[in-house]
Amino acid sequence: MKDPTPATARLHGAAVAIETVTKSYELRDGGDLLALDRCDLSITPGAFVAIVGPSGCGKSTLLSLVAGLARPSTGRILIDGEEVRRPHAKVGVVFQTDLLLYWRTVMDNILLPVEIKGWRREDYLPRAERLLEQVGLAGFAGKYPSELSGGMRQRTAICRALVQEPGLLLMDEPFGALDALTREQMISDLQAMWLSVGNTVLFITHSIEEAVFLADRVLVMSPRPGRIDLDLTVSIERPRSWRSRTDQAFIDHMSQIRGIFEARGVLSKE
Ligand SMILES: Nc1ncnc2c1ncn2[C@@H]1O[C@H](COP(=O)(O)OP(=O)(O)OP(=O)(O)O)[C@@H](O)[C@H]1O
Repeated sequence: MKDPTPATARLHGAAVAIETVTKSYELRDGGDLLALDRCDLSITPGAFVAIVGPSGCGKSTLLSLVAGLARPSTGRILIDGEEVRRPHAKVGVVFQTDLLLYWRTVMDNILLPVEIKGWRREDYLPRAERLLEQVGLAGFAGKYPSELSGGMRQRTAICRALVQEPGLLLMDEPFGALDALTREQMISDLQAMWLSVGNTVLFITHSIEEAVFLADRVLVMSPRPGRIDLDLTVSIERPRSWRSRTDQAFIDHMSQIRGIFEARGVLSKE
């Protein structure tokens, strides 16, 4: 078994290609619901891409297809040139709720994917310890989820997603359930972690500001059936700080995205 990459070493970010992907769901009454309509997207290795869009536009659907948790109705998705047909070893996922197992300690939760894959726990323990240190949870390895705050639990979930060295990290509203202050801290910690880890991130959020702060590219989706309405490059210098919010480029990007939502009637102009 190869040595796991140290948490401080940069991983190879995976390339993602989404090729004319459509997804319909069969409804119980017999009809079909078109959730995604001909989405095309190509993500370069190591990019941080955020997706914003109105509720129900198909963001989570798109993420679940990339994660291999569901199959597209038409089109295909490739990770590093390989078609996604099932959950992929190169992919880690973080959801809005942490989904930690309450009867397992922090460390046992983080090492769960390693156990499931039948890999040797000892090989990944040093990496898990370094990840914990990196997210400010050194010393919490033996705690149970009930002994942690919401932010600490979500940090644990991020470590669990990163322990298997995924080239692609999928994040579905990961900070949506956190209070505003914890959320601000988590956003800036995520940027620091991504800058040091170097993997590709696909990040779903309802927050235009969060998307512009974190991403190299912000994709704006239309109301359902979801299509990519705008693909915006954000070239604000990194590391970004909360002071970056007052940069003219930051303000312009926010207005441009808002403008799309206003034109679509998702946000009011007032
Ligand atoms: N398994 C399913 N069966 C039927 N319809 C579904 C299923 N999953 C999602 N949908 C529908 O597909 C559409 C897109 O849902 P999805 O959860 O992807 O949207 P979303 O943009 O992530 O929404 P939100 O921002 O509210 O989480 C919605 O109309 C939803 O009701």
